[in-house]
Amino acid sequence: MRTSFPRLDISVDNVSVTYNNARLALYNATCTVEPGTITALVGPNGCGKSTLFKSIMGFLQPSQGRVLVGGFPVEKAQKQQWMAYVPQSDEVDWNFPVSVFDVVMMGRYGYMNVLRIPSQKDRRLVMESLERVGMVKYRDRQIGELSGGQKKRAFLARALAQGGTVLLLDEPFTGVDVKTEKGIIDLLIQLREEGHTVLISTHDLASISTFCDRTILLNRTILAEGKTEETFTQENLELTFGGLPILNLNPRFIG
Ligand SMILES: Nc1ncnc2c1ncn2[C@@H]1O[C@H](COP(=O)(O)OP(=O)(O)OP(=O)(O)O)[C@@H](O)[C@H]1O
Repeated sequence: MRTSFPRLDISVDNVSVTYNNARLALYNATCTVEPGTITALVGPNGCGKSTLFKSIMGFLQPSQGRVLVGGFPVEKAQKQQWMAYVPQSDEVDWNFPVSVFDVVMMGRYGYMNVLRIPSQKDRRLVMESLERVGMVKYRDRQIGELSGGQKKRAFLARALAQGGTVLLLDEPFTGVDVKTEKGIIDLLIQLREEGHTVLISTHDLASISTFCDRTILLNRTILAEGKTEETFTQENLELTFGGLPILNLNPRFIG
């Protein structure tokens, strides 16, 4: 499965999203995720990170603007299975009676016909994905019976099984221990080397500069974007977090 992937960028052009309660969650957001990079999406709670992810995935229809993946509309990117999404944990129904294996197999649904009968190849790719995230031994567990870190790894395996070139991870480090976080970071670095484009939202500011090539700072709109070392300035972080103390950031990385 460790093949080389075509490099695809994400272009977000002037996107605004208004929810049903008339709340403007995102306005005039413009940014680019460079192909073959790991890009961090950073901002305070409620700043619109998940909304931006859902717009990129085509789960939400922006009230304005457009998103292109590899130069093509999101619908085409979805049909081609170019994009895979690892959702925030609270968006998953953990009581749903499915095993870890079943969840990872869902990543293959886009390649199956309506009967959804897995082929040998589907089964092989699911097992390889489970192996890559160290979850083979949990394959028959009901998803609700996993720890926080195991849940994240199961959904990461689903994204890998899908074989998407573009990976979007919404807070993959929330509720995971240091060792699991390091394992996920190592895997993301490998995926970048294979040509994947990775966009990751995280509140762990301290780790971003260790593996993210680029950073996008968001607070309802894009406030800054660029190489991590150039974007992670005191001024930009104060602008984004509204002057809140940046407690867990390594001072080495504040310009
Ligand atoms: N389905 C919805 N209906 C109405 N408002 C929503 C909905 N989803 C999100 N919002 C609002 O839109 C804004 C952006 O929410 P979003 O979930 O994108 O933020 P976030 O940056 O991902 O937050 P967090 O870091 O807490 O996960 C918030 O003010 C939120 O209350």
